[in-house]
Amino acid sequence: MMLEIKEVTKYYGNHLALEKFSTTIRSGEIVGLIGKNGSGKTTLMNCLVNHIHFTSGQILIDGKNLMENKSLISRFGVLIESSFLDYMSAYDNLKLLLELEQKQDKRKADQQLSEILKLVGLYERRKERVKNYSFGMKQRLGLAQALLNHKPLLILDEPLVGLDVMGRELVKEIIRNKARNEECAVIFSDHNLNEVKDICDRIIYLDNGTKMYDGVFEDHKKYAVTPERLDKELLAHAATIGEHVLAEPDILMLDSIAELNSVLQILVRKNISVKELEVIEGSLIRLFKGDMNNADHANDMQNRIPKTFTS
Ligand SMILES: Nc1ncnc2c1ncn2[C@@H]1O[C@H](COP(=O)(O)OP(=O)(O)OP(=O)(O)O)[C@@H](O)[C@H]1O
Repeated sequence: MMLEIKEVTKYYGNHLALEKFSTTIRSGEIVGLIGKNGSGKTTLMNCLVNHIHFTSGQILIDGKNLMENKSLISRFGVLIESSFLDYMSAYDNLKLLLELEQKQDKRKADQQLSEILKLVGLYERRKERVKNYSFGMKQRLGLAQALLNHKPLLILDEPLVGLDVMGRELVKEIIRNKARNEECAVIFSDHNLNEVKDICDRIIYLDNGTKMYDGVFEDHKKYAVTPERLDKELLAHAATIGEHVLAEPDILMLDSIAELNSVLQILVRKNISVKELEVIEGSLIRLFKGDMNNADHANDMQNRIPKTFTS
């Protein structure tokens, strides 16, 4: 399966929340959508699942226009602001959803529900009313909803929020397995690049509704050394390291700690001091650094408790 998002733009009134967003996601791929509060992550996901109408652009599933074939949305497993009937048990919530989606014989349905509840770690407490669930347990139940019926595309808005370390690791493992073993395409959002970089095949970084980065995670650093002077030996050594080591007439641009060490050894031996040493981080890290306001995020958590409907 292939999801193509082509120049999707969303205005809320005059406010531009998403600007000409394009990307393609394929089966088996895990894409992490990263950005600070208000960068447009939820807006994009809501556009994908038709919770909101986008202003312009196109979304295609295997070449078919989603807006002209809305039944294709049933191929998505979705976690965006989960809703539950909190006077019912977790088991009954999932069962109801399953029944609404497709008829299955009772034994098969029961088997699927048990499997999913075990997977998200709620099996032991499946018969309790959701009312008595903690925030993290509701998050897990929201994920369970998205996992029902083995959908080929998972769209998960902040599935890690509110979970403890074990819970986060469990959800990451579930995402990984879905992609690797079941060929699911997964797009999920989070604020924390460090938290998700290890499970993503690709990172998309949004800022103010604009895609700033779309590619593999790379934290490749470069080291810019400015010696007091550059002599023949240094230049000859630099030439053996690589072609582009001279960034400017007096700056050696080095690709690794090993290269840096080899240059420093010569400098020490020749008693040449270093005027400046700069560590230049990869473009994604540069974009990300300083951008994540965790204080805002913590406050924002208050508004993220999954909705429940009380009897
Ligand atoms: N229903 C709405 N009406 C008007 N503006 C909205 C609406 N929903 C979102 N916005 C605005 O659109 C922008 C993008 O919001 P969105 O919720 O998509 O961001 P986000 O990246 O998901 O943020 P967060 O990390 O806080 O969840 C923000 O400026 C937000 O204020």
